[in-house]
Amino acid sequence: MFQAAPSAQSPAIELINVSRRFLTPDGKSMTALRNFNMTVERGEFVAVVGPTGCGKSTTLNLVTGLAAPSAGEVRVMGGPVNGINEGIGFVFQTDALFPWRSVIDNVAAGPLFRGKSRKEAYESAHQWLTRVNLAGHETKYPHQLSGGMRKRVSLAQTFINGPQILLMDEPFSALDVQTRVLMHDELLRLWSQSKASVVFVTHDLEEAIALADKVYVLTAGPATVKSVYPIDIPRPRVASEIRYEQKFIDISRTIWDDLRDEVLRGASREEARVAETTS
Ligand SMILES: Nc1ncnc2c1ncn2[C@@H]1O[C@H](COP(=O)(O)OP(=O)(O)OP(=O)(O)O)[C@@H](O)[C@H]1O
Repeated sequence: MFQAAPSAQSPAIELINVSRRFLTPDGKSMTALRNFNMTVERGEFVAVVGPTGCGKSTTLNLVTGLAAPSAGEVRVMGGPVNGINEGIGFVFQTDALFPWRSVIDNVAAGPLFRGKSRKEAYESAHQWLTRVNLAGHETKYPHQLSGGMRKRVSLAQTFINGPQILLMDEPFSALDVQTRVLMHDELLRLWSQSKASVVFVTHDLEEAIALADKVYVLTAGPATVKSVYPIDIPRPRVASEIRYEQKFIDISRTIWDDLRDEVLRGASREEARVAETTS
């Protein structure tokens, strides 16, 4: 699974002075991340916010090994990143559900792929579907479910594999606001029962604060870490309620003051780019 960890105390994820450059279609070099440093301790929940297109998803790709750093070092569980890592789970904005498979077949797919017997895989899938309140929906197909239900299938599909690291890229952004808040509580409940270290990328600052132990604010591209805010709100948290607490409102205001400048900078760059391509 993972490379042998030199120390059980090593952080789950470390990005050390990482830069990542891409070649654009016209052959120019484009820097997405520059001198980027991030540490995710074991069992920690880190949220990453920043302007559109600044490089948030690129940080996740570096952790999975889908992208290699152009400079610097990426370490996962104390070792270098080499190829696909079975200890990493993902939840993205779009579901990774097989539309032609029933709900339970979707959830059992991971354990079956990892060599579990059919009996074990389906028993475990049933338990996970019960945990995400989908008992009774096992034989339905994804198109028969609401967006929130599909997302709960995705969470069961991910948590069933006992990920040590969970990478989430705007997983709830396609949901309506009420469903999204319910999913926050669902995620916090599942995560608190796991030992997973989480990196959660989002545009939604309130979502980041409600969920995370630490919020990283990135600069408009090339992304560097502008600030890191520890979120000193006790757990267990009820995401649907804490956003009305004064402490939450104060933290939101402080981080937004910081993030706003980057969002404005990112937006004016995007406007300039659009003007250039349409002139
Ligand atoms: N494979 C690639 N080839 C070329 N450029 C890329 C590639 N992947 C990302 N980029 C560029 O790197 C920059 C950062 O992209 P990335 O997707 O990491 O940003 P993001 O912050 O996740 O974006 P968003 O907020 O829109 O989700 C963007 O300008 C993007 O166009």
